[in-house]
Amino acid sequence: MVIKEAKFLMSNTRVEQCPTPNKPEYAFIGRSNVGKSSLINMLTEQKNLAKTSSSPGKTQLINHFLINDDWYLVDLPGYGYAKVSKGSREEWRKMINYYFQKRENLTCVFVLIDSRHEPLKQDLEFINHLGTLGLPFVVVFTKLDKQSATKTDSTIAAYARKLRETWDELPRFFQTSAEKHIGRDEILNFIEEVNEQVQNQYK
Ligand SMILES: Nc1nc2c(ncn2[C@@H]2O[C@H](COP(=O)(O)OP(=O)(O)OP(=O)(O)O)[C@@H](O)[C@H]2O)c(=O)[nH]1
Ligand SMILES: [Mg+2]
Repeated sequence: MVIKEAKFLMSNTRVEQCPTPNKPEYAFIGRSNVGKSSLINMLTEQKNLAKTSSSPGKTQLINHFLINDDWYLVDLPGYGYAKVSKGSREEWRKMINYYFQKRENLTCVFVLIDSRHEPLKQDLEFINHLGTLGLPFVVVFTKLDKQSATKTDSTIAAYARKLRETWDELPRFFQTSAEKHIGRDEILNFIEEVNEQVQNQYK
């Protein structure tokens, strides 16, 4: 898919204030600092469309971007940042669960995982939670440029092993580096395919 236009629309905390749900929507989520906003910039080939930061907790709201006037890309705040208070964590959980349950045009969730780390309890729990909700999702391994291909392969194999303990079928996996522009075509082609599959619902 070619991205002809990518524009920021709005930031919200509530689904009711999000843009009209008349287009397929793809949401990016994962631990703080995993590279969600950077991946959105890489996919759209824009430097600062989504705000990034080297310190975790940068993205705090539900951020909507409109791509090619045809589908929404959503940057969500991350989870798992140690310095966040219990109250804020609970707010995050409520906001995200409400968004997952109420956002009728949410077509696929992209769960981002840092490819440098062995499976983390929090990430596995989050993936299992999505599976339980019955939301379509895929897993995106980020920051491939930070280590060897062998290390990436071993992280991915470890996640596959862990997920097979709970699920018969594995979700689709993508490998990416925002820095080295790895995985862009694969993700955009996937979105294009899904857009075609769901287009009848939006006529
Ligand atoms: N080397 C490398 N660094 C990356 C990559 N993706 C993101 N980063 C860096 O990781 C840090 C966090 O990136 P963000 O895109 O802001 O992460 P985020 O997941 O949106 O973080 P929050 O909004 O805080 O949840 C930044 O310093 C990025 O430059 C990558 O593919 N390779
Ligand atoms: Mg962010």
